[in-house]
Amino acid sequence: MTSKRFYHIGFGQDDLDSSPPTIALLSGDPERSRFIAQTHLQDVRLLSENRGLNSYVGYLPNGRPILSATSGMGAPSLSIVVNELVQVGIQQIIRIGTCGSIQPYVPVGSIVISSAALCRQGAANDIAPVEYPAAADPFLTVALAQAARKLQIEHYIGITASVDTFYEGQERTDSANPNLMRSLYGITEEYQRLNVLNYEMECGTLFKMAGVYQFAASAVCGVVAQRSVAEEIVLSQKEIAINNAIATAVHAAANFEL
Ligand SMILES: O=P(O)(O)O[C@H]1O[C@H](CO)[C@@H](O)[C@H]1O
Ligand SMILES: O=c1cc[nH]c(=O)[nH]1
Repeated sequence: MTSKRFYHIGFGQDDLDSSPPTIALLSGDPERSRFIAQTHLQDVRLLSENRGLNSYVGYLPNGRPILSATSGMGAPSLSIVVNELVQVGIQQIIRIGTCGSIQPYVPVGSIVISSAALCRQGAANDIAPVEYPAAADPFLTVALAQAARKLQIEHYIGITASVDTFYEGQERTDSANPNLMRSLYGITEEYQRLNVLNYEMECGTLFKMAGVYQFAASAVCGVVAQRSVAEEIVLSQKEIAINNAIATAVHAAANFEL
């Protein structure tokens, strides 16, 4: 009997080898998924490019099978991809993302490892009550922290704000919307005082899904904007930030005890 090919991710269990991966690296950007597969994995095979949700299967240098997959941007897209990845047998997910720091001591180029998320995301409310904790897997999170320490990558561990919009939800005023709602003015400063480290758009829903579906999730994001200074992405530092996040995740995935 053949297993089904999932509608969005475009592959199924039959497309994987006899010892299929249980761990996935999940990037928002399909180019990042491709780059990870091409530069960090061995014996790589493209599984699908359906809807730009590029997925690759390959092996870490220690022989561990692994997926490099794409979530797309935002929690609704991530929720679909993660649901289907779990159905093909994935049990550990490391999100490799980009983010904007909101603490002055977290510079562009460094990485943030999320221990938990302040989840201000609509998709998550379809999965669990709003009060449900959005917590990263402690073991995967420690593996990420140990990897960053080993690789001497500047890293910060703490709470991430996961929101649904890049502009309004992250209090950007340099945007097409001339009418940022009153409720959002000052939210970044409030989060700073609450010791939130960064803004991004997927972790909170990923962590809640992990709690409900019973898989292990973690996240490492390269800092590409420093919101205590400016709203813009610092393009000159983007590559280093992403490479730091990728190196940390790949090292953790190889050394994490399954
Ligand atoms: O770089 P990725 O993984 O897409 O992550 C961040 O970048 C996108 C916004 O620019 C959002 O998806 C946000 O979470
Ligand atoms: O500022 C930023 C940078 C990347 N991704 C975000 O969601 N926000």
